[in-house]
Amino acid sequence: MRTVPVVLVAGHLGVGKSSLVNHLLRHADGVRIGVVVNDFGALGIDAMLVAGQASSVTSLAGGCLCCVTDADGLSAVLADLVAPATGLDLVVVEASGLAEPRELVRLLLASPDPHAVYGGLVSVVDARDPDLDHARLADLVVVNGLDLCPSAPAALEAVRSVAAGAVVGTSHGALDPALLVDPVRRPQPAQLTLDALLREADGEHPHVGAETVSFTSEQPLDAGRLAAFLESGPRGVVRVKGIVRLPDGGAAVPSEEVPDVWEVQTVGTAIRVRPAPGRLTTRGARLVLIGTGLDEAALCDGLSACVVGEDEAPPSEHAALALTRYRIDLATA
Ligand SMILES: Nc1nc2c(ncn2[C@@H]2O[C@H](COP(=O)(O)OP(=O)(O)OP(=O)(O)O)[C@@H](O)[C@H]2O)c(=O)[nH]1
Repeated sequence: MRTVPVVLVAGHLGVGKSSLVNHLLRHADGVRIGVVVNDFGALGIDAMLVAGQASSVTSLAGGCLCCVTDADGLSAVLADLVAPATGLDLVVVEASGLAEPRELVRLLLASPDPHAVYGGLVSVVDARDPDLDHARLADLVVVNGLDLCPSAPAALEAVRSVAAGAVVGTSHGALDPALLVDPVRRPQPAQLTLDALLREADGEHPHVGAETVSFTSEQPLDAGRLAAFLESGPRGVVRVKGIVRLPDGGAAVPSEEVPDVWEVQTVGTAIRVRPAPGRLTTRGARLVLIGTGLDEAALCDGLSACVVGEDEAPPSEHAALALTRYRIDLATA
């Protein structure tokens, strides 16, 4: 079944959430994004509607999402957006500046829709005065307003020192959408599309470009070491995706329940795995890490340390659980 990741964008009033969502819509590059906003506020909802011509925007009016919306209310809105007929690739829920991120995550996780899968919490914080509590909670922290900040490196370092998830700096919310979702190639109309035009008009903003590092192994990876690597939130990495073979001994007897090859996807420290679809296989691992300021050598060293050595003792019966406990059905590409 096709499932759609639902990403929550939270942060204090005026910190740049709408700017970020607008930027995502303008640079969607074929990705169909649905947006749930708390209120049709002053900034940019028209731009959202125009830029996101293939997307839907739904408003939950009347104050703070986490206070006025019970799980049922949010579920109904999400159900409309993630229904297969909409063809959306990603849903972004933009909370009002008053919303409490913990409560919102709880609401999203309580949503029983089989087509929706929780895609992580993106906390936008002010580079000049970052809310470190918000940074601690998030899967991805966007440190926005770098252009206004006297020392951007110091601001980023302060956030990195407490954040469990990935940290990316931006001005005007210019986050590369590839950090949240894969680009989707759809047939292009002959004329320049509206979002392409807007993208050109948007050229003055500094953009944070996504970088990638690829890692392959011909040997399986140890589930415990790989889980620890992913849980540690490697520096600069926002997303990880790929397939991994766990050693045969990952389950005492390999079975359908515990297959050898797993698909892995993360956003920040939100990890999701599922048995890899049959067409995807590997003798060891094929992983792509996406982020900014990536240290390729350090990341590849970290992953190489997860490779099971030839003379290593077989893992215990329950070793695979370190990774497979993150099992959930992922969006099909
Ligand atoms: N200079 C500068 N201005 C910014 C930046 N990000 C946002 N702004 C401006 O700050 C104001 C608030 O930005 P929004 O994106 O509306 O912030 P928000 O978090 O959505 O605000 P609420 O919806 O009220 O919580 C707008 O005027 C933006 O243009 C930035 O990085 N640098």
